[in-house]
Amino acid sequence: KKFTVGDYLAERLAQIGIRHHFVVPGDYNLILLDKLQAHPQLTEIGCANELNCSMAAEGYARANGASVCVVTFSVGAISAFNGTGSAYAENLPLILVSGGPNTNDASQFHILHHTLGNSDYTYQLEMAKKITCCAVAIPRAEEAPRLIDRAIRAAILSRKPCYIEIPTNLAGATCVRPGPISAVTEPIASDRDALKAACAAAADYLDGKLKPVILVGPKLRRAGAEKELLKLAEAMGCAVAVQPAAKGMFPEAHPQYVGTFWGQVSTDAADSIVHWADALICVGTIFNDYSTVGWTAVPDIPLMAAEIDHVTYPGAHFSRVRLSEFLEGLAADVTYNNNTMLEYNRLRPDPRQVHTAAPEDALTRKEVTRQVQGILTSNSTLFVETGDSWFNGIGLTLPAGAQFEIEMQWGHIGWSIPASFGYAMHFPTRRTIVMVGDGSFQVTAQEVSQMVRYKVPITILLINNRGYTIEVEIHDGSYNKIKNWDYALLVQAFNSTDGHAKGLLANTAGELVTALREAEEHKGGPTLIECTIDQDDCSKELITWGHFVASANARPPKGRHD
Ligand SMILES: Cc1ncc(Cn2nnc(CCOP(=O)(O)OP(=O)(O)O)c2C)c(N)n1
Ligand SMILES: [Mg+2]
Repeated sequence: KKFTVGDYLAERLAQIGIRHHFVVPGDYNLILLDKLQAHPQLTEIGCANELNCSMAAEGYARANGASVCVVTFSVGAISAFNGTGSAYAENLPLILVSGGPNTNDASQFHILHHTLGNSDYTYQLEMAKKITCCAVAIPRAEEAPRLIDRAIRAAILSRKPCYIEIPTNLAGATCVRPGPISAVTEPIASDRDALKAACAAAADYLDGKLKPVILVGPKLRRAGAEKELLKLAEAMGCAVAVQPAAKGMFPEAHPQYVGTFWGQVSTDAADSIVHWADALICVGTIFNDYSTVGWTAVPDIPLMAAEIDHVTYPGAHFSRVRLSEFLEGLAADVTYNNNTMLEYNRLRPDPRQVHTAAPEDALTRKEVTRQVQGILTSNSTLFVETGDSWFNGIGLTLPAGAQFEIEMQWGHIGWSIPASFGYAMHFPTRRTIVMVGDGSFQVTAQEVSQMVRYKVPITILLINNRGYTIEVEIHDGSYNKIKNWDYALLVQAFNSTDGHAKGLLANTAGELVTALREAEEHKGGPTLIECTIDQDDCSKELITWGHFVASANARPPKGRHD
């Protein structure tokens, strides 16, 4: 049996641990899809459209480490660029594969379908170069091994997406079999001298500090360094706060956990201890306008920044120092200093009294959140969507083992539906729960039909506050109103004869209790629970945060004379 370019790609994908490939077919990629489907370790997962396909791959990469999205040229890839952008912003190695025109067409100046209508088909590769760490187009079969290996290796090493374009007449062309996968996956270790120097100098630097705090950012998990961070934290004994996008990356049951540092909308007084510190060890952090509450919460104390492949702090920079090795090395060199934990234990807020609504009470945001808290277990993964769901989710406490997924850098509304679907395809036995607003749900609702088709037991809490409330709090206008849907009935429409899905409606606290119990028992597919709340029923944090983000957006342009 002939070994082809498509087989080469399939083998490499399987060798890096991918077991599901997310696809939307198109005549430029059909032969390629045949080759991928023929691989014994790959299972093809069809999606309703390429935006959702790329977001499903983004979610799968959160669970699996790497993922692949296979689309057709131009009409497919340009939609998939959005999930690819998310993977770039969220530091996930998503491999975007697009079918491409037959290699004979360009030189004959042929006009082809799905293209812009001229004979220059290079625009897609050029666009892909901007949103990936490596973009390649295979010009002839002989170059496929080199280019495919280069793109996949780049994605794995940098935790960024890559792009591979395979012409429709090359997928089935003869190709050599791949060499050892270590040539693609072998990580780049730290430079020994730089690592030694960095750990010793950083330990010295911290010795000179009275009150250091560790702040965990979202790139910690992407760098695979959570274990080593725990070691460093316990070697120091200091307070450990997380950024909102890093929730769940440090165990919340740990005695040194002090909550989410998010400026004025921090939890558990984390901002007090961060501001009390005289040095902040920032591990994989991202200080953007959203995580700094419109630039009002940029720490003004000396920062040590430990990144995926370098370390900097006042007076020092060390290149080629891998995050996990640096944290491990520093844990061995650093002096124990628990001053910030001693102080934090004096200012730790008392547990909040949470009001339990009566069963007949109209449902409120607070009651929805209280009930979600009640169903979280070590086997739960909570996806929170852009919107007030961010704030509702950040305020929850994760039991040991529970996971949390958020897309705060890219912030594409609708991400949570396909992303949780992709995630659950890798973790079918985890209890995946989604908190999503009505506006976001309307962007990618079709993927619920794939959850039905693949019998994925996801619980979707659709918080229906009749519109784009997060936008209302930033800046209101007619555009924040949307057409209301009958969401429970929509799920019935996807469900049709399958019977794998449940669409429920909860208007009161009691109805939500019943619906969540039904969802818990329903293992054979998704359960969507539409939770109706008042359109002005939003978190106080959203109002505060929205106010400062709006004023950050409103900063006047710097004129010549200011
Ligand atoms: C793809 C994309 N398009 C537009 C936006 C801007 N945006 N951000 N949040 C929203 C509204 C979210 O509304 P919902 O999901 O209902 O959430 P709530 O805030 O809970 O009402 C928009 C329209 C966005 N974040 N992503
Ligand atoms: Mg809404």
